[in-house]
Amino acid sequence: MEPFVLLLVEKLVSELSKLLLVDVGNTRIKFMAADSPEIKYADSFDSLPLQGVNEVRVATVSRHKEIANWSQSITPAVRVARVTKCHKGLTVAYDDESRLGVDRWLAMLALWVENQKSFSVIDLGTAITADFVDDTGMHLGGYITPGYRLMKEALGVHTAQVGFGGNSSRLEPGHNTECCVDHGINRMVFSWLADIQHMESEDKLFVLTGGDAEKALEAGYGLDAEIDRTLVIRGLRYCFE
Ligand SMILES: Nc1ncnc2c1ncn2[C@@H]1O[C@H](COP(=O)(O)OP(=O)(O)O)[C@@H](O)[C@H]1O
Ligand SMILES: CC(C)(COP(=O)(O)O)[C@@H](O)C(=O)NCCC(=O)O
Ligand SMILES: [K+]
Repeated sequence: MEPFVLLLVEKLVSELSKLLLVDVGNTRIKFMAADSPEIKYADSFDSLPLQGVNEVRVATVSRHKEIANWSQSITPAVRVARVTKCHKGLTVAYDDESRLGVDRWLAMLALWVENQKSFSVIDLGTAITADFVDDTGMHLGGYITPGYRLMKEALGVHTAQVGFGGNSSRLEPGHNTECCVDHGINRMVFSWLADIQHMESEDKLFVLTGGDAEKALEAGYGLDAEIDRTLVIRGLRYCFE
């Protein structure tokens, strides 16, 4: 490689390494240094690694105030992502785009910018969301349902005799309460995913992300999807450009 190209690459890498990308979900804080493909987890804002970082980019759906306070106490600049109706060729379906979860938008943005073709993206986090984008970058809308944990907790809170300690990814009828709950919820999510996949054309990208993506695919019995854990965080690379 020519020396000036090497210098350029080094400069780019060092610029990127000063960026910290943070996804503040309803359950967990995930982060990634922009020069590393690895997703990591933090218990609080104060435990995020800020050494050498000159800009923090944050996605949050509900903790704006906390983040504003935290940003006052640290040296790097903090930029909080906001949904934009049309950005980089991706057009949001909501009339009021400010109501769309920024995590959903960032996942779509990453897939759209990197592939420029139609896709379905499912985020299996605290909630489960699905979003659909066509070949022109038009968002066709989506779905929001409770996630695995919320479904189990709802049963636990609203019924006296239903234990919900299990944690398998199996689908067959259960032979005890925990397995009936566990497998029942697995089956609901699986059938929902299979139904969504069925309504889409075969050559369309079908991507799962979020903390329960592996579980959904394990239980998948042939579900044809790929898992991409860093989608929301990667979207933070494109949303301010
Ligand atoms: N170590 C873990 N801590 C918390 N949740 C986990 C863990 N491993 C798997 N999960 C599952 O992942 C879900 C959270 O996924 P995640 O994508 O981090 O959510 P969010 O973006 O809403 O914070 C939980 O509801 C739970 O079912
Ligand atoms: C639907 C969500 C709760 C999902 O959050 P998550 O499970 O990723 O923490 C979040 O994207 C949200 O609060 N959205 C706002 C409502 C909407 O997207 O229409
Ligand atoms: K989600």
